[in-house]
Amino acid sequence: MLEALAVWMGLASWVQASMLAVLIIVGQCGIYLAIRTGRTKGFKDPALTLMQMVFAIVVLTLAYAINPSARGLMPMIMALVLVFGAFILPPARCWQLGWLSVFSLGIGIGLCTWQAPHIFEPRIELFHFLLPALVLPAIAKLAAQLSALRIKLRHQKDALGLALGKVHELATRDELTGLPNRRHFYELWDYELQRRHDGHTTLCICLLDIDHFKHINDRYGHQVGDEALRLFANILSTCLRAGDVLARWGGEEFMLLLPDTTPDEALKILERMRLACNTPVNWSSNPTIQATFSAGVTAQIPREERDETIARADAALYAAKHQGRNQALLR
Ligand SMILES: Nc1nc2c(ncn2[C@@H]2O[C@H](COP(=O)(O)OP(=O)(O)OP(=O)(O)O)[C@@H](O)[C@H]2O)c(=O)[nH]1
Repeated sequence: MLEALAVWMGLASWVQASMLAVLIIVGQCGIYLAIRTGRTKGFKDPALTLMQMVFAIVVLTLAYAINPSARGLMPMIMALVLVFGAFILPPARCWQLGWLSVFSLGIGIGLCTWQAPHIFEPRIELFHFLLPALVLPAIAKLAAQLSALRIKLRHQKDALGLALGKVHELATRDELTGLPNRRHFYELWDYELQRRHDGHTTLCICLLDIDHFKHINDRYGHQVGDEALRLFANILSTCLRAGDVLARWGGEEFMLLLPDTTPDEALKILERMRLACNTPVNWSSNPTIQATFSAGVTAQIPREERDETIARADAALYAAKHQGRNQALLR
């Protein structure tokens, strides 16, 4: 557009301006097609920013040569091109582009002065070169600093994301078993209640407690006790269906949330778990360790407070313990 204006105002030759326009159109279309057809997808910079900027610097140098009257504009536009680097290029590239623009302009001005000294008067051209030679690297430096700042901010954002992920993990998971902790269990329970607001399906919870766990700790040590807890959590997890939630309730107690499950189905699931726990090697790398668990099962009555449901499961567990352990009772 500027070229057309320059030709219209008699400031540039239309032949040279047309050649430059063809070069710009061909170059831009080539870059656009490469991007649109996905050929640059695998590239580190799929938008070909660096190539576009180098192309712009070369075109501006040519524009300097064919627009003697408006040539003072070209270094200004080059400065604008350099600023774009701050948003996408690494700092070193911003610097390199700064020096490339000085080099390109230097060569362009040198050739113009040599070929047409009557149009490009050497003393004036020296000034035309010296000012951009100072300003363009300064702008490139600024772009490099902005780019470094952008990269630093991105790293900080990534680190913050990781830290938030870790905090979320710590806040929702039990460190020993990797299962959801009690707090997260409540969240998942709430979520389940919101999801099934029709109130027609049955939701069961089961409180599980390993029998005589204290003996394992006392006899084999706390570390083996920890290992047994981890393995116990693994065994139970293999018996879960999609949507079931197993959480560590605390100590050697675990809580199961079984959505869309009747009490009879819950008892069947617990029986499956009981059988899965029957192999001694399941419990520890020490095959002599064997244990069972007791469980209290209950269905949540629609609109019932969670604490009431839990209290019923707890009472059922208490009864299971008192009736000889290694069993699940329903309340
Ligand atoms: N290794 C280990 N032991 C734990 C952990 N949390 C709780 N315990 C132990 O679990 C044991 C629980 O003992 P009790 O409450 O007497 O229950 P129990 O021995 O399982 O007996 P019943 O529940 O009546 O069958 C205690 O010895 C606790 O120290 C843990 O994270 N790791």
